[in-house]
Amino acid sequence: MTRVLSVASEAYPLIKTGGLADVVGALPAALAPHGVATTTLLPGYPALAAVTKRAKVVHRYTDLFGSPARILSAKIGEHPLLVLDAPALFARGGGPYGDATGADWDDNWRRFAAFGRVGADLASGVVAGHAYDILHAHDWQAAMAPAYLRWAPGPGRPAKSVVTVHNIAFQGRYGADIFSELGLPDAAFALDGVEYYGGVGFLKAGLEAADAITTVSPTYAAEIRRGEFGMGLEGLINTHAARVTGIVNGIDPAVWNPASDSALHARYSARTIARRRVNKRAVEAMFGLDAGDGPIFTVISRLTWQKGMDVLVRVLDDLVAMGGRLALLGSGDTALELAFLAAADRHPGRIGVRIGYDEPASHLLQGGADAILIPSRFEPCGLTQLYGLAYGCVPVVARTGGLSDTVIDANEAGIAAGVATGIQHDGVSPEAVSHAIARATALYATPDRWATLQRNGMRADFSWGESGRRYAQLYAKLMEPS
Ligand SMILES: Nc1ncnc2c1ncn2[C@@H]1O[C@H](COP(=O)(O)OP(=O)(O)O[C@H]2O[C@H](CO)[C@@H](O)[C@H](O)[C@H]2O)[C@@H](O)[C@H]1O
Repeated sequence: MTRVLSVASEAYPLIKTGGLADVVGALPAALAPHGVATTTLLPGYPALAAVTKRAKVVHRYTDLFGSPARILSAKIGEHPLLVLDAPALFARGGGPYGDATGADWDDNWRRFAAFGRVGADLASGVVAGHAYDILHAHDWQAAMAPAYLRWAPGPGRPAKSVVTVHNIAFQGRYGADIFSELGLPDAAFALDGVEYYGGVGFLKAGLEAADAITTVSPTYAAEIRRGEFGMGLEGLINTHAARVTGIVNGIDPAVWNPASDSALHARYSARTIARRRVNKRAVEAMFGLDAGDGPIFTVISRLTWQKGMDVLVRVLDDLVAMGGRLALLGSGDTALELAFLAAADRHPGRIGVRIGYDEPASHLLQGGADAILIPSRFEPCGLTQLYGLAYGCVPVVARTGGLSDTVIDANEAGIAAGVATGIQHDGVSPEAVSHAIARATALYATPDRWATLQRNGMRADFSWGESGRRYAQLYAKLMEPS
């Protein structure tokens, strides 16, 4: 049995702001069939209070970055969970990274350095009864764990380390002045250490320190070697290319399955797709859309530049002119929120917008809308297209990152071969997005072709099976005696 400590700042269903949580939440069950026992380490946000109420204390710190802290042992589903209970750092309102207005906490460097320190302690024998073969850190918030493991480990045998990049755009960059407070030896402030463009880079440090680097699709693994996608880390990724692999995300069938999803008004399978109509009516009601048989497009997304939302908002008049309707659920940049709300005002009954975060509504949209629009400028993997495929909500996506790896375009060849599952467009211009919407609308008007797209997507395998196996293989390779 391989023992893995999965260190992350989010995990569904306990705390979620995006796709990271879905993946971290799904990994323990995805890895178990491959002989991997996963323990997840999360920060002790208020949202975790319910699961830690009767938790056992496994370790106490009198002074962790200036205040007392404890490590608590609990469960996430059936799997072991450790929680860093450090009230001075994590017991506060707002979100995991910022206050209720969305502004980042000033002490995020301290919060996530402390979190990394604890991950490294657990992975190098500081806590009696806890031993791990692999420390698996997700994104910049956890990336200091492998850095501490490398440059300031505990007394025991250090675990091997993996860093998974879910989004290289978020890096945890701070001024050089924090270095002296991190508790690392001076030698770690180096080109192949935590130093990054004169300051400190948490993700950069983790990538330098880790024994292996993964990202969440093969195409994104190749893209981040280029300046356009690497966001300053392309040099490092190229230098370490031999240690970088892309493993596509799966979806958790216990959470995303249209045959058993309690958020749907009607449950269905590939054989009973017509039942989606009931959900479509519910989407119309929820979003104030006119009833009708034309296509309903949906967006379930952070409203940001990454997701191409500034471009999408410019083609909404076209979408309506083509006979489409839009049901959008999302939140993000204020200017984009306002622009979508203005579009809804211009097109009552045709465009419905809900600003906010609503997990059940996201399920209903996948089960009732006809197509999901994902015009991302970059997309490390993307999960909403996978949910769309599983739910017969046809993805209309930019050809980038994981979107190009998981959707098969309905061009003539794809249709003739009977393999098409969605629509891809090149680049994220208004013309490209509008053209893709036009292609979707035309296909929708040919019910046989549309139903084939839906069925192909629903029958495709996006379970964790193969990806779970690949993570397990990676761990096994790292544990081979060198
Ligand atoms: N308003 C809302 N209400 C309810 N649910 C909402 C919502 N807005 C978004 N969601 C949900 O949040 C998740 C978003 O996941 P994505 O993979 O699309 O993107 P994200 O950019 O967060 O993740 C990053 O990490 C993941 C995981 O590796 C990569 O797939 C991705 O490419 C990368 O950018 C989905 O579960 C979606 O349903």
